[in-house]
Amino acid sequence: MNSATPTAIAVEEITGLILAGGRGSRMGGIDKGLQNFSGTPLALHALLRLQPQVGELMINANRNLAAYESFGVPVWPDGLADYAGPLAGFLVGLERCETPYLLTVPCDTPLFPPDLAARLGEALLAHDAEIAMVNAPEAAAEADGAAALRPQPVFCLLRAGLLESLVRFTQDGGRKIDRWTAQHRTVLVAFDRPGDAPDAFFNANTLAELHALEGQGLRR
Ligand SMILES: Nc1nc2c(ncn2[C@@H]2O[C@H](COP(=O)(O)OP(=O)(O)OP(=O)(O)O)[C@@H](O)[C@H]2O)c(=O)[nH]1
Ligand SMILES: [Mg+2]
Repeated sequence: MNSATPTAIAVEEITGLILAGGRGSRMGGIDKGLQNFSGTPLALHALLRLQPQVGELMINANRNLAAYESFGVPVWPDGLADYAGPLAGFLVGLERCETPYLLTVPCDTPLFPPDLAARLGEALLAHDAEIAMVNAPEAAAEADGAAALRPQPVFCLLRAGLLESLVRFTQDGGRKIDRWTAQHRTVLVAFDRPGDAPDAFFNANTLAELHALEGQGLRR
């Protein structure tokens, strides 16, 4: 690598996308992104956490669009019909992205790290990858105290040029994120350094999990 090769992606080159387009079935069908986390709607909480890490922001939601619009950034519903899954959010995000990179973050993982974009960006450049995906510790630690790592496909830094590929993949009926990312140079980025919060990627699928996460957030 010569000395002129950049090792970091500039904040302004990244658009952050909050994924809030799901059905929330495990929460009884309520709109997850609008549920309060310590007094702030989850989607707004994610937006504020991502704001210092990116240049532009947008939200992907399929219900209660006016409520999401009140958070002050563009809101885009899925173009694919019938809750096709988070890849539908990736698709509309890439369609609307005007920067060279898109960073996706789900609305239901409020403790994600403040250096998420920086570390995914560094790894993407270092490996000359098209996609950088989070690899995060599982909730249950192994006997030796180390937690196994598991990919978190909804936390992805993508090159915006992947739009054409995703259009093709979804037009052919593809719906699984990891099936699509497997077609591209993808680097998994481990968030298990000393000092990394072990629960940074815990997400809330039920209201009970959401309340437990609120407790974890308060103890930080
Ligand atoms: N755009 C879009 N996003 C989705 C869709 N389904 C899930 N997501 C998002 O993907 C992320 C992870 O999904 P889940 O944790 O399964 O959330 P969910 O689908 O709302 O909840 P369940 O219905 O309980 O599975 C969340 O940020 C969701 O908002 C969808 O059909 N369209
Ligand atoms: Mg789901």
